[in-house]
Amino acid sequence: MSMTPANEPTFRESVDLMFNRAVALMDLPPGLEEKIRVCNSTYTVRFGVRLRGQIRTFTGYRSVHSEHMEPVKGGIRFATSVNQDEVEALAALMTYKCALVEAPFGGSKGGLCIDPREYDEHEMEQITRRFAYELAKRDMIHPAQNVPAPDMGTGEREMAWIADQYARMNTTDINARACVTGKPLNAGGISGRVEATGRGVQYALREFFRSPDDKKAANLAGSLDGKRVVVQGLGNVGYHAAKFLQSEDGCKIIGIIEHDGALFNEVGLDVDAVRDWIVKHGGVTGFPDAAHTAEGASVLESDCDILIPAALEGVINLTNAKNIQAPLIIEAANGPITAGADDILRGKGTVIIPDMYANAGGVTVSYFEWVKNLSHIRFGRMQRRQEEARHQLVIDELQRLDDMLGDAWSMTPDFKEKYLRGADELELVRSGLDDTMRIAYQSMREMWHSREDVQDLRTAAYIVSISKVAASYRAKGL
Ligand SMILES: NC(=O)c1ccc[n+]([C@@H]2O[C@H](COP(=O)([O-])OP(=O)(O)OC[C@H]3O[C@@H](n4cnc5c(N)ncnc54)[C@H](O)[C@@H]3O)[C@@H](O)[C@H]2O)c1
Repeated sequence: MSMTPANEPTFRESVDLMFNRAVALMDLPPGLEEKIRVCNSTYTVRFGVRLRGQIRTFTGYRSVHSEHMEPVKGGIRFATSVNQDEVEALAALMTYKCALVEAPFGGSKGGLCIDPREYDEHEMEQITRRFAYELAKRDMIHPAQNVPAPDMGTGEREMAWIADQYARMNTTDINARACVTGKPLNAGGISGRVEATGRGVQYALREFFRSPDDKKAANLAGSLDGKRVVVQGLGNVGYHAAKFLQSEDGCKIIGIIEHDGALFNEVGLDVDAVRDWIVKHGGVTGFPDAAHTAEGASVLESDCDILIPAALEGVINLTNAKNIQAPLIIEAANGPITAGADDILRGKGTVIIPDMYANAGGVTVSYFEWVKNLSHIRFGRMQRRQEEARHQLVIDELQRLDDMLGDAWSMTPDFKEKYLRGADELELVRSGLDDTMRIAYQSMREMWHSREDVQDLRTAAYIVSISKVAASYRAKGL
């Protein structure tokens, strides 16, 4: 749901304004700027599903922003607020994001207007399969042309249904599994994909904190240890980011904002306990050991070191930008800061780590999953021989544990094999993600610090990514 007030540009217009700010500092051939900015196509579909004895009509979209590389890539969102403007803005961000982290895809995005909480699992499967059918029959789900992934309101479950629907429609396509990413492990997924976007946010912050100059720009010092963090949205991205920052980097999560209000505790909130509470009670209301306010958005304005919006677009806008106290904002969500708010925050000296970089962990690991599906070989298997000696140590260690625990815990050969395979793949995925986030950060940062006229990370990120898209068009033609 876009929170952008009516007197501000729409989400797509906001993305365009930020794009324009960057291209004004670039020297692109006439016409190419416009070609890159515009969204190539948006398909709208309305379809009916018979549910509880009645036909219900649903509206969905799949937007393709840029095909300078194919397949195009981007998530599918399930939310009541999905509309064409939002899907096109998100597709554009996918183009720039993929270019920035060098995932070889064009940009796309999809959405279905639906409140998933209104339907049971069986109904959701019917609706998702029908939407997938409508997109797949027009090649808008296809391993070589358009590869969706999870976004708000969707996850592994929906991706598995989509993959299966595509496979049923294309029984001779040996690469069918690569038609969508974010699948469960037992349906062609990859270890570490569920956590990937949140993990990427953690790696991005770690890289930021490695640079004394960048910390200084945000008036911050020291390491992540002890930093006071406020997170908005404890869904897939927000939960994993908050959990890893708390458990592995020593951050204190002092505020958590959810759809039904916010929790605040200066001493720090237990992220897993809050998540469990949400799963059980549907929201944060009633969670013990914290102050609760029904005015969740007010907690965005709290005194903290790092603010992580990880829910909706447009939440930091002209109405609250001047009150934001955090010196560092990392955009885990797509488009949480409107163009107008971005101006105000930059004016105040707030450092913003932009969405197209901050949440690129998802598409990065999706790329690994797609490659794994196309190669038809277990990720990491090639390295197996070199790693064998090290694996033997793990087997020995497991055997020792098995002997020690005796009947209390029995290690089957299957478990042993799975354990090893998981460890293998996860390690590779994590190091690939870490590398990607470090390299992309350095490319943005170099642009930020080496040019007088580039005064923020977002403009730097746009310039780096637009240059790559432009180079791609120059090389292959339009
Ligand atoms: N899932 C991914 O891999 C991925 C990748 C890149 C970017 N993103 C972006 O991250 C953001 C979150 O996506 P997600 O996959 O975590 O979604 P999600 O559906 O898993 O979680 C969203 C969370 O936000 C909460 N929320 C809803 N309305 C709210 C409100 N008004 N205030 C506070 N919280 C509210 C929901 O209750 C939920 O917990 C989106 O902008 C999405 O586009 C997601």
